[in-house]
Amino acid sequence: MRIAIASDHAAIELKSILREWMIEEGHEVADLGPDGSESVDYPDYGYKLAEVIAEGTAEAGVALCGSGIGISMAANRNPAVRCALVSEPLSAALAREHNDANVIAMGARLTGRDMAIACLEAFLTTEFAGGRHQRRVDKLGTPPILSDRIEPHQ
Ligand SMILES: O=C(CO)[C@H](O)[C@H](O)[C@H](O)COP(=O)(O)O
Repeated sequence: MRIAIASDHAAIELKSILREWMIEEGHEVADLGPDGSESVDYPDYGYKLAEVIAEGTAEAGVALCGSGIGISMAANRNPAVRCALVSEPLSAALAREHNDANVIAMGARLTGRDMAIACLEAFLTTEFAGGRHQRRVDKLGTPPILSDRIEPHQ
């Protein structure tokens, strides 16, 4: 699979670990940076990752920062992205199975190496289930105005 990975300064080390793990697993990985440990701003890298997903250069993305929160918020500003912030493998699998997430986000200051690899593996090996979940994912693509938001339960 073609996968892009990006982080901020807080997740440089985890980015290298996950990049190497994905290469060992046979994936084609584009590291969008940063390359050094200088302080950078997570929105810049979240937007960069989202662009690569939106243009189709990568099929999936990995977004990392200190908590995972900021870079997941940034990536999700792009309508082509469904980024899930996770800290354990069941959520990573459900993000694929139910939400067809195309980007996984994790926090390098909160999630250790082995847990991060377990989350990433679950994310990359779980298929979207489709069916009723497709309808819900489709609705994520077209947010209604607030007054129309709640449809009658079926
Ligand atoms: O977690 C983050 C954003 O949600 C970032 O990676 C940073 O950890 C956070 O913004 C703190 O920044 P700092 O400059 O490393 O103190």
